[in-house]
Amino acid sequence: MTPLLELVGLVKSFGGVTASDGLSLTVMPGEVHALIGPNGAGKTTAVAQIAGELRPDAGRILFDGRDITGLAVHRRALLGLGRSFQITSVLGEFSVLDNVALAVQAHAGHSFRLLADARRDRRLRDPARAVLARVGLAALAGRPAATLAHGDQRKLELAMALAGEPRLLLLDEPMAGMAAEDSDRMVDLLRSLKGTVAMLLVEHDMDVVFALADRVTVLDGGRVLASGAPAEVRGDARVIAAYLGEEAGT
Ligand SMILES: Nc1ncnc2c1ncn2[C@@H]1O[C@H](COP(=O)(O)OP(=O)(O)OP(=O)(O)O)[C@@H](O)[C@H]1O
Repeated sequence: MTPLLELVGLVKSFGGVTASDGLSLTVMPGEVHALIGPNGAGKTTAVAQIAGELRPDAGRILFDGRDITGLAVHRRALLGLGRSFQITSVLGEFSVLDNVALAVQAHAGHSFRLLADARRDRRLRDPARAVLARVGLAALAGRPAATLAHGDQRKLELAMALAGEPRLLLLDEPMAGMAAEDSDRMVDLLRSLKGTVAMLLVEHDMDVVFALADRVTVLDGGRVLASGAPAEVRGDARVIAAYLGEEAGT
């Protein structure tokens, strides 16, 4: 099977710091792949290169077999790479439904983008309602986005990413800043999406990682230290020494 995402020898340096040091990994279609590692391991830098926000110094990024290394962010999004949790993209004074309809429109074809009115057109609003139902926000569709509680805001951001019907969702610490209850709900929500969309998940909370991931890759110093099924990685002596520490040994 062709990997959905393949990183081949990515190198990215900032001055004297090599944040990606020959990084190679694959995400298979439908897979939930967690990227973990200590602070400064290069997780965010990897995600930024995949999303197209940072250009690698060397190496290649393949999406469904196609080389996207030099492709602009929005072109990657149109191919099916979805990035969530960019709070700036939510328009607070617009309704929850309007925001998702605009996200559907942003991912639609060119002429549709120009001609349709996201605040009226059913071709945008019907799929937007379907996405809101998927994330459990249907009841709040008419509310101005700014009035949502924090946990619901994060669900809205996820809905906006899903509106583009991505094949791969990039999730950089989706539970960051959430209260325990909201975090649990988000884990449930992400679990409910398993199988419908592949995910590359950067997450510090090991309970979350082991609850969701099909495969775990451990980064250290911009390189892959270990990669495999959660149970394998949890038991890997190098991983325990470098990162998981006592938590994995208990
Ligand atoms: N824009 C930048 N300029 C200079 N150095 C950077 C930049 N971005 C990242 N770095 C450095 O690259 C290394 C990797 O950083 P990165 O943020 O990718 O790690 P991370 O694994 O996501 O860490 P954390 O878990 O703390 O978020 C670090 O040493 C960091 O200081």
